[in-house]
Amino acid sequence: MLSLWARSCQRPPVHAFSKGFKLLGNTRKYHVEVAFNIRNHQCRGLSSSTLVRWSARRFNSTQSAPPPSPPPTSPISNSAAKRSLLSRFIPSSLAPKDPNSTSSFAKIMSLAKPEWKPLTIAIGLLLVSSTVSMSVPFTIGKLIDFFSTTNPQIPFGLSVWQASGGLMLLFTLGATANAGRAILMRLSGQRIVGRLRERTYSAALRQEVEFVERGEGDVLSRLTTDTSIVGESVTQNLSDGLRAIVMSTVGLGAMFYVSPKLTMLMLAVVPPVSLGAVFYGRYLKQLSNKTQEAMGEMTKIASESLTALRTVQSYNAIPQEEEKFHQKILKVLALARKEAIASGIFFGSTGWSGNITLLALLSYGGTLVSHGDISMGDLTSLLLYTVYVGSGLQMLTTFFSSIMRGIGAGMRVFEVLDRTPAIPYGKGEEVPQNQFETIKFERVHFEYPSRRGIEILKDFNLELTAGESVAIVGESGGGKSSVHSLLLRYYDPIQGKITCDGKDIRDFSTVSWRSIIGVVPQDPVLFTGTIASNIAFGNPNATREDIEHAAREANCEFVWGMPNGFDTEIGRLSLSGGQRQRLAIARALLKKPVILALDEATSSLDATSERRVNDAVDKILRSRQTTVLFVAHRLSTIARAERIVVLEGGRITESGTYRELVGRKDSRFRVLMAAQLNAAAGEKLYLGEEVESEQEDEADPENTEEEGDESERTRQTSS
Ligand SMILES: Nc1ncnc2c1ncn2[C@@H]1O[C@H](COP(=O)(O)OP(=O)(O)OP(=O)(O)O)[C@@H](O)[C@H]1O
Repeated sequence: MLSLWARSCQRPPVHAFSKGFKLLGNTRKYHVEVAFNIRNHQCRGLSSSTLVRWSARRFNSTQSAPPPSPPPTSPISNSAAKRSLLSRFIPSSLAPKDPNSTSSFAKIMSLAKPEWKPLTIAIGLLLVSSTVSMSVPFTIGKLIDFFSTTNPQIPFGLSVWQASGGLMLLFTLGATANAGRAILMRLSGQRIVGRLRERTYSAALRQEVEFVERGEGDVLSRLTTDTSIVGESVTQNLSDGLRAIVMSTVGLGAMFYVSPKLTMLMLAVVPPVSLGAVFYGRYLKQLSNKTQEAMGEMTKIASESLTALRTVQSYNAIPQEEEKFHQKILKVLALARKEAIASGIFFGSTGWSGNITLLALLSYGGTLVSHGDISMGDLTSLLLYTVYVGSGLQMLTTFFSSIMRGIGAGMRVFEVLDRTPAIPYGKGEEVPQNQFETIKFERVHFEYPSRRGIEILKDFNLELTAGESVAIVGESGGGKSSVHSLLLRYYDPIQGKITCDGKDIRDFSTVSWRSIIGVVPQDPVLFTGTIASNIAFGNPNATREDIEHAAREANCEFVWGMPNGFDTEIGRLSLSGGQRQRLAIARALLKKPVILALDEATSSLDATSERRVNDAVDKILRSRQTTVLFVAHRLSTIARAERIVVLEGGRITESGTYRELVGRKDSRFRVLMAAQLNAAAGEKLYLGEEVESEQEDEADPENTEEEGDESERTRQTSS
C-alpha cells in the first residue's frame, strides 16, 4: 500500500528527450535557423539589444506562456543568488558539495528571484493545502472512533451535518489552495525558463562562430532541454520538495503525538532510505549530464541532415543518415537504461522497506490496540500518517534527484551563459568615422582553431586603400575566403595584425567594425520571411524605398516580376543561386558599407545570371565609394578589379593590375587563368559548341584588357 501510494505521489523524472522536443516544437525551428546562420547575424553587426528584442519576439510568438519580461542586462550575480529567498528553504545538507555544483545551485536559485512574489504566494498556498491534507488522517481516526462508540459525541456540540459541512469547507479550501499553488508555480516556471532561454540564446549568438559551429547540436540542446530542466527544478521540484518537507515533518509530529513507540519503529527505515537517496541523486546528476551531451550529438546529426535534405535525398543517403541517427539514439538509450535500472532498484527497495515497516506497524499496533493502549482510530490515523510520511520521504528523494539533475543541466546552461567569447562581442572602441585611408594585413599568420598546426596564411601582407577594388585569386583551398573571415573578425590571426589607418582592428568593438562591412558570401543564406525582410536583414529601420533602391542597384529585377513583389514569402532555398547572390548584394548595399567583402559564386551561376551579378558589381565599383575585396574565380569578375593579388602558399606572391599581370610572361596569374580557360574550353567542347573563336576572344589578354580599360574608364568618368 505504501509503495502504491508513494508511487502515485512520485513525480516521474523529467525525461529530457521527449519533454524538450514537445515543449520546443515551434521555437526549435527558429533556433536551428539562427544557429546555422550565426555568421550572418554577426556580420550584419546587429546590436545586442536588437538581437534580443528580435529573438524574443520570434521566440514568444511560439510560446503559450506569458511573455517574459526583458532580460536583465547584468549577468547573474552570485551575491544576489546568496540572498535568494528560495535558497533559504533548501536544507543546506541538500546543497551539493562540488564548488561548481554549488555555484550552479546558487545561480539556479537566483533565477527565481524575479518571481519572488508569485512564488511566496504559492508557498503560502502550499502551506494551507498541506495543513488541510495533513488533517485528513487525524479526522479519519476520529471518525472511526466516533462511529465505533455507543454514544458518539462531536466536539463543540456540533451536529453531524454541521461537522460534515465544516469538513467539506475545509477540504474545498485545501483543494483551492492546491490549485492556486499549481497555477502560480507553473506560470512562474515558464517565465523563468523563457528568461533563461533568452539569456542563453543571446550568449550563444555572441560567441565566436567557431564555438557554435563546432557544437551546434550541443548548444541547441542546452538552449532547449537543459533550460526546461532547470526551470522545472526551480519551480515544480521545489514546490514538491517543500510539500514533501511539510508532509514528513507534520506527519512525524502527529505520529509522535499519537504513539511515540510506533513512531520510533517507523523511523528505523529513514536512515538507509536517506543514504540511498544521496547516492542515487549524485549518480543521476552524472547520468543526466551524459544524456544531455548525447542528446546534443543526436540533435546535431538530425539538424545537419534535415537542413541538407536535398543533398541527402539526391544521394539516396537516407539509410546512411538513419543509421547515424540510430547510433546516437542507441547512446541515449544506453544512458536511459542505466537511469531506469538505478531508479528501479532505488524505488523498488524503498517501496519494499515501506511495506515491511507498515506490516511491522500493523502487527505491533494491533497488539497495542488489543491491550487497550491505543484506540482503533489512533492506529488508523497512525497508519495513514505513516503513508503520508513515507510518501513525503519518497517525494524528498525525487526532489533531491531532480535538483541534482537540475544542477547538472544548470551547469551546462551557465557554461554558455558565463562563457567569455574568444572574440569579445561589442567591447572596444567605436570605428571613428565611416571612412578610412588604408586597411592593412600586416605579417598575418593564421590557422583554424579546429586545425591547429596547419597554417592557412603565412606572413600574409595586403594593403587596401579607400575606394579601391582588389581581387584575390588563387587555387581552391588556398585561403581566399579565410582572408574575408579575418577581415570580419570571425577569427583573429595567431600572429600579425590587421590595421585600419594604423589601428589594430582588435581594438574596435566587433559590432562597430562589422557595421562598416557588407558581405556577399559565396552561398548566401536566406531566412524564412519576405523578400523585403531578407533584404532588410540587419537593417530593421530601412524604408520600403531604401529596400527597393538597393534591389534596383543589385539588379534584382526578378522581384518585380513576382506575384507579391517584395512581400513574396521565401524560404532558405526558394530562389535560384544567381537571385540569391543579387539579393545578398542588395542586402549588403542597403547597409551602405564602407568595405564590401564579396565572395564570388562560381558554379551556381549561368552566363545570364553571372552578367547580371557582374553588372551589379560594376555599379558599386563605378561609384568608388566602397572598398571592395573580391574573392574571385572568374576572369570576367577578376578583370573588373583595379588590382589583382595572387595568393599562393599562404602569402601574396604577385600583385598588379590585370594588364600588368597578363603582360608578365612568367606570371603565376597567367598559369592560373590558363587553367581556368582550359576548363571553360573543355566545357564548351563537350557541349559541341564552336569554341575556337570564342576561346581566342576570351583568352586574348588584349580583349579582356579592353574590358578592363572600359571599366576603368567608366570609373574615372564617374569619379
Ligand atoms: N572553419 C574551418 N575550420 C577548419 N578549416 C577550415 C575552415 N574553413 C576552411 N578551412 C580550411 O582552410 C583552407 C582554406 O580555405 P578557404 O575557404 O579560405 O579557401 P578558398 O581559397 O576560399 O577556397 P575556394 O576557392 O575553394 O572557396 C582549406 O584547406 C579549408 O579546408
